[in-house]
Amino acid sequence: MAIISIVFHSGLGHTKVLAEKIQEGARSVNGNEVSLLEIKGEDVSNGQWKNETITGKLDASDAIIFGCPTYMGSASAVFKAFLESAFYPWLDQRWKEKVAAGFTNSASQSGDKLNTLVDLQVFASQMGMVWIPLGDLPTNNYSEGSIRTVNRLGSFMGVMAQSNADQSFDATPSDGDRLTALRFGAHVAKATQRWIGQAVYQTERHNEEQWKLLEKERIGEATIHSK
Ligand SMILES: Cc1cc2nc3c(=O)[nH]c(=O)nc-3n(C[C@H](O)[C@H](O)[C@H](O)COP(=O)(O)O)c2cc1C
Repeated sequence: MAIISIVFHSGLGHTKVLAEKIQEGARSVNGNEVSLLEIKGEDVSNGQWKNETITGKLDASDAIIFGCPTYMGSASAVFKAFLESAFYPWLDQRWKEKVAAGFTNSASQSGDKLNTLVDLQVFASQMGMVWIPLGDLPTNNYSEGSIRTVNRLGSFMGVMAQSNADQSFDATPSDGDRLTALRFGAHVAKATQRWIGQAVYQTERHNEEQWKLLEKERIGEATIHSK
């Protein structure tokens, strides 16, 4: 059994949708304990984030998946305060060799989301963690692609999602982004089991058949590939 924590900040709930989908995907892999840990502004005082319950759970995790909205072109300030609180785990290399992965969401198609994922990956590297990238090829750079297909924003480092600024989290991010998050959760869970020596995980390779499957997959009728 792998212990996986999804630690995230979400101002208005859009990024939380992704966190929940990642949790669903990670739980679909046999025998994992998967927790959602929400970083909240109320735990920040004088610019410093503190919540010992959450820190304790992270210390006990095999994998930590980090997620936050992109605000002003980088990780949201509340999440950044949380990242800075990891100075003490950094000092004694407490998170070294845990699996890490990341996701972000913002209103624009680009919105400089890549910068947020870079922030998260650099942070994970400082912590000595092992980063798992997205693993799904982009699908919305072909005529048959759409906002409903997997990795429609063409990200590689982690999940990118886009939420229309005038819609609530019920309506946005898109089905394709939700499906991307779902698949990513399963992917990170399998990679974690492999990393901690509990399973052999032969990662998927994209081929013509796989491509057609991804094009057809829609949220609701989505199946997570068992390979
Ligand atoms: C302070 C602030 C800064 C923002 N900066 C960006 C940005 O740089 N790029 C972008 O595309 N969207 C930006 N947005 C829009 C949010 O990323 C978007 O509304 C997102 O869905 C919020 O996710 P949440 O509901 O989980 O907080 C910003 C929103 C706020 C409140």
